[in-house]
Amino acid sequence: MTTVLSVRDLKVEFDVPAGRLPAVNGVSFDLFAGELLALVGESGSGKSALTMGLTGLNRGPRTHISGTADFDGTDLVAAGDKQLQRIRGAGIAVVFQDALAALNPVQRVGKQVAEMIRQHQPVSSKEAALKAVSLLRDVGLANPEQSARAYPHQLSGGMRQRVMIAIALANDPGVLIADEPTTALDVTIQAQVLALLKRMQREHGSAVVLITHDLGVVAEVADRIAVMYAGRIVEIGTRDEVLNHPRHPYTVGLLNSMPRIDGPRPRRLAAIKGNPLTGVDRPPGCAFAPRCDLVQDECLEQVPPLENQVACLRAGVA
Ligand SMILES: Nc1ncnc2c1ncn2[C@@H]1O[C@H](COP(=O)(O)OP(=O)(O)OP(=O)(O)O)[C@@H](O)[C@H]1O
Repeated sequence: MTTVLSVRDLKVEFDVPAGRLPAVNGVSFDLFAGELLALVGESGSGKSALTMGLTGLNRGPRTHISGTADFDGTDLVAAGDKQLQRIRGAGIAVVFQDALAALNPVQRVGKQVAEMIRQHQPVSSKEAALKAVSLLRDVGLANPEQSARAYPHQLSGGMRQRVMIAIALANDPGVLIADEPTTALDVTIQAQVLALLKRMQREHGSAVVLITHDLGVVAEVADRIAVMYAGRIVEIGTRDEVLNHPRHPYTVGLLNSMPRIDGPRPRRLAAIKGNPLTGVDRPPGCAFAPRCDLVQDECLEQVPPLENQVACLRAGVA
């Protein structure tokens, strides 16, 4: 398997009044060519901060990023803004939750797709316009010629998200990062947009990192799943491994707290007790320990490394 993105010990920390907040606290993973890796975590687990760490978007003076993220010979963490700008859109593309905020409100959407093509490919404006319409057709916009002439506010939320996916795929990026791409959409539209993402992944051959708080969302489309907790990956594996044979107590809790349509129905859904760590003070040991039924003294002393796909000293006991 070819690795297209190799992330090692990535940390994203923010200066906040109380100190330094470790939003991403040492994340490592490999992304393989053509796969869809879902990164799942509760609100505040560091998913968006991770996107920031990988793309360089919204970096600011109060943000500290360290570790490495090797993409095609370039370390995205060490790269300067100009270099990242060149890579973004062509090598790595991003689809955000809020397409309305990401699109230019005063430019027709066809033009926005065409401009993304022309930024990275030596084609005439006419060719780019034609390719834009063809991309809009590919992502399932009915009447793509007409849609190309629309302004973002004239399209529905689902259509705008399709436009974002067209823009993201305009230059066949090696990696597509989709950060909660369906959260703002109705459930039926969510399913359509996910199916589109999956089809586009296959047809364009891009590897996709799908970031979401919803394990249900990933059950259909993920090849592999990484579960994030308090800024770390606590478990990673194939979809089958993580959904059907979870080993980290947090993953087990997460699965027990969601309704399953494909398995035996639990008598009642269990919520995970307690709250995740969100402050600047992180006690030593496993961040999940205060909420874990299997906790032992040693769990409070050292942070368990991610070994054999799971970061837990009690893995598999649950
Ligand atoms: N720019 C920032 N400045 C200070 N703290 C931040 C900043 N961005 C995020 N955080 C904090 O970092 C932690 C992780 O936030 P992040 O937005 O990455 O979580 P998330 O998993 O994407 O959550 P959600 O699903 O709610 O978007 C949170 O505690 C959040 O309050």
